[in-house]
Amino acid sequence: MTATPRIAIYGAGMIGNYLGGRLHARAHVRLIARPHVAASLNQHGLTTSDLNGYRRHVPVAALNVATQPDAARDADVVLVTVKSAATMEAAHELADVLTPGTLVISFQNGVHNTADLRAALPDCRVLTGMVPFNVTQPQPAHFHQGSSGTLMVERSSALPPSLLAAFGASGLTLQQRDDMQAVLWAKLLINLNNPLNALSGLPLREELAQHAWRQCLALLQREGLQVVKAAGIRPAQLTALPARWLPRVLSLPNAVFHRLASRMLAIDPLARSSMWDDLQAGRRTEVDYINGEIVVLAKSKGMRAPMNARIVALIREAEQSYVRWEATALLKTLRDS
Ligand SMILES: NC(=O)C1=CN([C@@H]2O[C@H](COP(=O)(O)OP(=O)(O)OC[C@H]3O[C@@H](n4cnc5c(N)ncnc54)[C@H](OP(=O)(O)O)[C@@H]3O)[C@@H](O)[C@H]2O)C=CC1
Ligand SMILES: CC(C)(CO)C(=O)C(=O)O
Repeated sequence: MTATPRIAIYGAGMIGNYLGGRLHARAHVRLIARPHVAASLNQHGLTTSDLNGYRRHVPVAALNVATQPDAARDADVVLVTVKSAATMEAAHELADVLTPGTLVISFQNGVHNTADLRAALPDCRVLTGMVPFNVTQPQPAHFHQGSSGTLMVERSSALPPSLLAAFGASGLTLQQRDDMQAVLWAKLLINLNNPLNALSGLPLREELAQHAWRQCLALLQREGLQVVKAAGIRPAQLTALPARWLPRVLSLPNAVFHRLASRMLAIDPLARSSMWDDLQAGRRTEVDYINGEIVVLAKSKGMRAPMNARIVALIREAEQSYVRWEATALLKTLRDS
C-alpha cells in the first residue's frame, strides 16, 4: 500500500461522507455516491463537524466524487457504508472491479454484513468495523457527529499502519478488537432503540430523557438479552455498564437516571437514529437486520421474541404510512404482545 492510502467510500451517505470528510486531509479519499448525493457534494463541497467543536470544509475542487462502482478499482481500502439491505448489491458490484487482496471494511450496523461481503468477495480481505456514534446532516453536504464513541475494527495483520495512522491523525482512532462479533451484537442491542426513536418522532436525547420511552427500550433489550444468552452469544461491553445491566438502568426513574446516566444523554439535541432518516426519506429501513435478527435468532432456539416482532411489524407499517407513537401507547402495545 502507498504511504498515503487510497480509500474508496462505497455508499457515501451519513457515515460514509462523515468518515470521508474527516479522512480527506490524511488519505486519498474517493466518495462513491448516488447521483443526487454526488450532485450535492459537487455543489457545496463537504463539511464535517462534531459535538466537541471540530469543523472542517473540503471545497468542491478538492473532492473526488464518483457515481460508478468502477471508481473503487484502484483503492487500497474500501469502506462499505451502505445500509444492510444494500450490502449484497454493493458486494456484487465490488466483485466486478476490485483487485484480489483489496482490503474491505464494513462500517455498518447489523451482524451479518461481513459474512455477506466475504461470501461475495472471496479474493478480498474483508474486516468488520463498528461505528458507535450518530451522524446527522444539518445542512446539505454537512455531516455532523452528534454523539461520542470510538470506531472499532477487527484486529488483523491486513490493516496497514498507514491506514491506522490516517484514521488516528484525522481524529478517528480505530480501536482494534479481537471480539468484533460480540461488539456487533452489543451494538445491535443498543440499536434496538432505532425503531423506537423513529416511531417517537423525537430527537434521541429527548426520547431517552423520557421514562416511558426508556421502558420500551428496556423491554426490547431484556427480550434481546434472553435470546442472545440462549444462543450462547456474550455481547461485548460498549458502555460504562455491561449490556445485561442496561435494561435496569433504563428503567430507573427520571431523576435517578439523569444523575447516573448523564453520559447516555450526551447527544447533540438534533441527533436521531438512522432508522428515522430512512422513514423520513421513504426508504425501507434496516429493522429486519436489527430487531428482526432477535426474532429470527429466537425462532432458531425454539423461543419467541414477541415484542421485537411487534416492533418489526410497526416499522413495516410506518414504511407504508408514517404515524408518530406516544410512549405510553407503545409501551402498552409491547406489554400486550
Ligand atoms: N447514520 C448514523 O448515524 C449511523 C449509521 N450506522 C450504520 O451505518 C451504515 C450506513 O448508514 P448511513 O450512512 O446512515 O446510510 P445512508 O443511507 O445515509 O448512506 C448510504 C448511502 O449508500 C447509497 N448506496 C446504496 N447502495 C449503493 C451502491 N451500490 N452504490 C453506491 N451507493 C449506494 C445509498 O443510496 P440509496 O439510499 O439510494 O440506496 C445511500 O446514499 C448502516 O448500516 C447504519 O445502520 C451506524 C452508526 C450510526
Ligand atoms: C449511533 C446510533 C446508535 C444511534 O444514532 C446508530 O447506530 C444509528 O442511528 O443507527
